[in-house]
Amino acid sequence: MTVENEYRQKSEQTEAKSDSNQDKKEPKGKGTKSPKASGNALLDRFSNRFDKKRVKTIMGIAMVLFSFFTFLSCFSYFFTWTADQDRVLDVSLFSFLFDGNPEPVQNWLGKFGAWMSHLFMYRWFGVSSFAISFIIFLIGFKWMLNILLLPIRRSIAVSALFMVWSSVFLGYFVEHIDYLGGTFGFTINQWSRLTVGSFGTFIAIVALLWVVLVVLFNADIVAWFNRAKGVKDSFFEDDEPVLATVTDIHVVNTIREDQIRAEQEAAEVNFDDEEDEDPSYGDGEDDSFIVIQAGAEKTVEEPFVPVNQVDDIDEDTEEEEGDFKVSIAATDATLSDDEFNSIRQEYGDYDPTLDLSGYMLPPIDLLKEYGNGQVSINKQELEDNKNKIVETLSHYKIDIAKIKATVGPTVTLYEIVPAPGVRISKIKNLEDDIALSLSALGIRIIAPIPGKGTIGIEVPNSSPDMVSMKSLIASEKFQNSDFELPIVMGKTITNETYTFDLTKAPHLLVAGATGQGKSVGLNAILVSILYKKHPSQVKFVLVDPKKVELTLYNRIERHFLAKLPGEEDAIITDTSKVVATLNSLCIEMDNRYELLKVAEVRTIKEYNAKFIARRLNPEKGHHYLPYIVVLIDEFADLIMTAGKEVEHPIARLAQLARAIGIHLIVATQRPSVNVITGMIKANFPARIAFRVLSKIDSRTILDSSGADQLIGRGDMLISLGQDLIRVQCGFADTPEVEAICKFIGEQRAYPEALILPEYVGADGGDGNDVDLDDIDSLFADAARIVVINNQGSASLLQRKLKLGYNRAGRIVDQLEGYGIIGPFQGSKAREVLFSDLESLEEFLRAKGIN
Ligand SMILES: Nc1ncnc2c1ncn2[C@@H]1O[C@H](COP(=O)(O)OP(=O)(O)OP(=O)(O)O)[C@@H](O)[C@H]1O
Repeated sequence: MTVENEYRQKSEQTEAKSDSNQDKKEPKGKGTKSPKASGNALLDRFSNRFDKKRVKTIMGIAMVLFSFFTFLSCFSYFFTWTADQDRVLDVSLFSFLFDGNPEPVQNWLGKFGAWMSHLFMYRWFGVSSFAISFIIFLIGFKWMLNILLLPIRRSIAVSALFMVWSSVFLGYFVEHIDYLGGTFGFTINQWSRLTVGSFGTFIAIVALLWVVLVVLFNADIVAWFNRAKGVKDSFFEDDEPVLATVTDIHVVNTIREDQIRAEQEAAEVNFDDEEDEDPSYGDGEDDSFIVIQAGAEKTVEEPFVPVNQVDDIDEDTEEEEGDFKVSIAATDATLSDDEFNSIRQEYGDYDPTLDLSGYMLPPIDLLKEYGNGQVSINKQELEDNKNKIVETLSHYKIDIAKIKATVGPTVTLYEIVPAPGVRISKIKNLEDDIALSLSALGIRIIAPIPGKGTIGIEVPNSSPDMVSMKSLIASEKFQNSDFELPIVMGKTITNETYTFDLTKAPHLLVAGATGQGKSVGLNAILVSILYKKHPSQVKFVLVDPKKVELTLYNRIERHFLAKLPGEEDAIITDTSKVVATLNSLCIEMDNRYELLKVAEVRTIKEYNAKFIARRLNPEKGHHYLPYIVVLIDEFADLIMTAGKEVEHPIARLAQLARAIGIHLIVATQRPSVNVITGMIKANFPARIAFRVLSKIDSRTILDSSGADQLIGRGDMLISLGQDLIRVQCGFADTPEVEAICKFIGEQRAYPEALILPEYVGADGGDGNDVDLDDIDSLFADAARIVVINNQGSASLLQRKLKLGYNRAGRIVDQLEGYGIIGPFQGSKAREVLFSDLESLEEFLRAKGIN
């Protein structure tokens, strides 16, 4: 948020607050009990009868009547001014009303009407003076019925500025005073023509309109201009950009409705019906090749529904029962309902995108199309594979009741229903034999397919199709998704677009041997977010020890990246900086938890919703919290060089950061147990595996084999909990990612990247000098007790191990030194940093402690 906008939003809130405070204070002075009248009983009773509320109602009625009166008389002025003007010109109201002339005036509302309309239309602002009637009506109506039709202060500001401007504008076109611009408009123009000439005056009037628009609506002319011209030229043929709903705030989505693609139907081939003429399975002309077209286009109705409606909230009513007033003190953190209602009515919802209003999501044309977008398979290949599967199984005396094939972009799934009595494990064991008979790599047997009661054999297609990122981003499913952090990864073997919400994942472990598509996969994740989110909603922390993979994203530093204070580059390539950044994120996490606690909410989503609804006061440190996605490439490299120093904060973040919107994506080439430790695994429920080299690696990452049987080039297995899904990753090449970053980078940006909290490392001298070489003989037992009880206190160790206080205290220091428990936190118990015994044992073993 720019300082300007923050200041503006804050001052708006203070103004509104002080207003509502004034409202509350007013009755004291004016009326309920006049101290002045204490000596005079009659006056006292009188003032009691006419308390503030009644006076307000009466004045409201008078004002509404007066507004109608002025409106009608001014309207009548258009028809009667010529007849009445001689009589009202240069006469005061009093002398006109009592001039004793019996001849009636022509104005529909008599002499008073004629004089008032002359005042408004001739002597003041011309036709623009209707704005005065409008303002009087608005205030009168509020006072009369206590119903707020429009926010009053804002309406006054808008009406007054437009009244002045339109009076000057209309006055430009008249040669003598009349009702177009009134005396005001005419005089200003006359003076201005003498001073800067006719042309100069016109330019000044146009400039004045701009100023008015900027003052009132913070109009961003450049963005309008860009939207109207630049984007239209390059990306649109004829349509306007669509306003996409991204949870609760607006972003301009440049992807048009006709660019959104409906889901492709999976191509299914049922071998039992092969005698039937299946129209989707060859058309008789060229039977060797079948092309299965995309499913019928579904028209997408209203994919985006802009939401920015401020709910109609009843204005707070002042509860005044006689002299008795009850006021409830507002709690410290949250605004009282009164304040909240009045602020919300005056200013509407807080809009975090305001700093970069007019920001446009990248257009789809920046991505390229790969493959032909259609599922095609050689009919002969399908037949052959099916025959080979049946034959191989028959060698082992396994009969098949039914077989069906589903053709995906890279893999065909053969689903078989074995004859009754066949043991599933028997088929599962034949994986290698089937692979041999099909002479194909990457065969995977899923026995049984969850929820289907069939056995699946995945066989790679001889000519796999590429899945382009373009088709995924343009997919109906992704464009219409209302996830907080939507990710579109690729297509499943049934040709469905695979999307998921990173906030639900909530941390992701990505592994794959070199050259199998990991970097492309990470780009797919980042690109998904860039195609859906505004810079105010999400920030990336990018760690790239290889120094080359993520440098492209430097261009979007001031839009989407976060960095440590004083750092030059936002993309972190140095291990020592990684440690500082991760610890800084831990501080950010703690700060955010503190904010959530004060706001009495449990998640970042609730917090932001509350902030947007202006229920949290920015003056008390509240601010809109963007999601932070931390992407660490080559995690193995980090663990090798920094070990515990990185493992520690990672474990903390993984355990605790999900609720406050920090999500980790950790990628590694080597998924071995000393890189992906038990502690990390336990906290990364979502895993993505590209092809790995051994079954053991596959087990480490997925807890099951399978990743070793993938075929590479973006073929991957995703597990977001239980099910393992095979997906062909979407492909976007480096130049495309570069073009996206360039498009974003060229738009208006924040002054700098998001600055993370400052972290002073251990070498900053925190005085924690425990001798870790000389550990207590009961250290390992103490660590187990602490983890089992999830409580890191010396008294617990004293009780359980029957120790004296000093020894227990020393062990606690050592536990902290080894990163098993967190630092001293005053009255609160120390945090235990291991969630289960298994990971602790692994840690102790690695350290040679037992
Ligand atoms: N989804 C995909 N579709 C088609 N081809 C792909 C896909 N993903 C990767 N490839 C091919 O594989 C090559 C290597 O991919 P990538 O650079 O992502 O590998 P990597 O796993 O990151 O390797 P490293 O760990 O060495 O960086 C790419 O240049 C591309 O040709």
